[in-house]
Amino acid sequence: MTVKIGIVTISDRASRGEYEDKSGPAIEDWLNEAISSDWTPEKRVIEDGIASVEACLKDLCDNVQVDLVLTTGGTGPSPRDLTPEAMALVMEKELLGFGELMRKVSLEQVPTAILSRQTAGIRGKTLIINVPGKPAAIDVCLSAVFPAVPYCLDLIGAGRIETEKGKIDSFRPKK
Ligand SMILES: Nc1ncnc2c1ncn2[C@@H]1O[C@H](COP(=O)(O)OP(=O)(O)OP(=O)(O)O)[C@@H](O)[C@H]1O
Ligand SMILES: Nc1nc2c(c(=O)[nH]1)N[C@H]1C(S)=C(S)[C@@H](COP(=O)(O)O)O[C@H]1N2
Repeated sequence: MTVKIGIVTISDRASRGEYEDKSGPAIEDWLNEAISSDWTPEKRVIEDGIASVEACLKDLCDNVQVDLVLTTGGTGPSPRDLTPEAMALVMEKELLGFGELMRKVSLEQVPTAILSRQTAGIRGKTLIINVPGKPAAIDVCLSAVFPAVPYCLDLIGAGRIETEKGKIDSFRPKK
C-alpha cells in the first residue's frame, strides 16, 4: 500500500489566491527527491486560524489516514499565526526535538529563525511536522530532521519509507 503524505500550506493570502503558493510545491519537489519508495501526496491550501488548521489536520490523520503531514506557515508571532495553537489540539504526543533542531539549523541562515514556534507531534499513526512559510526554509528544515523520520514512522505503526541515499541518509537503529 502506498504511503500517503499530507502537504498543507497554511497562508491567508495563498488560500485567497493573492499570491501563488510556492511552499507547498517546494515541499512536494523536495519529497520527490528525498523518497525513493512509493508515496502519494494529499495537498491542501488553507487559511490561517486554529479551527481551519485543526480541522484539516484531523481530517488528514483520522479520515484520509496519511502517514506523515508536513505543514508550512503560520508558526510565527503575528496575530494570525496560529499553527502551534492548532497543533496543541491535534497532537497526542509532542516531539520537541524536531522544532529545536529546525530552529538551530535555520539560525545559521537567518536570525529571525527564533521567531518560529514550529514543532512536531504524533496523532494516531501519523507524524505531523511544521515548517515555516518562507519557501527558503523548506530545504534547510527538512534536510535536518528527515534522517529520523522513517524510523519514527516505523515506531508509530505508519507506512515504511525508504530515502534516496546521497540526499537523505535515514537512520534506523539495529534491533
Ligand atoms: N506558501 C507561500 N508561498 C510563497 N511565499 C510564501 C508562502 N508563505 C509565506 N510566503 C512568503 O513569506 C512571507 C512571510 O510568511 P508568513 O507566513 O509570515 O506570511 P504572512 O505575512 O503571515 O501572510 P499569509 O498568511 O497571508 O501568507 C510572506 O509575506 C511571503 O512572501
Ligand atoms: N530556515 C528559515 N527559517 C525561518 C525563516 C526563514 O526565512 N528561513 N523565517 C523566519 C521568520 S521571519 C518567521 S516570522 C518565522 C515564522 O514563519 P511562518 O509564520 O511563515 O511560519 O519563521 C522563521 N524561520
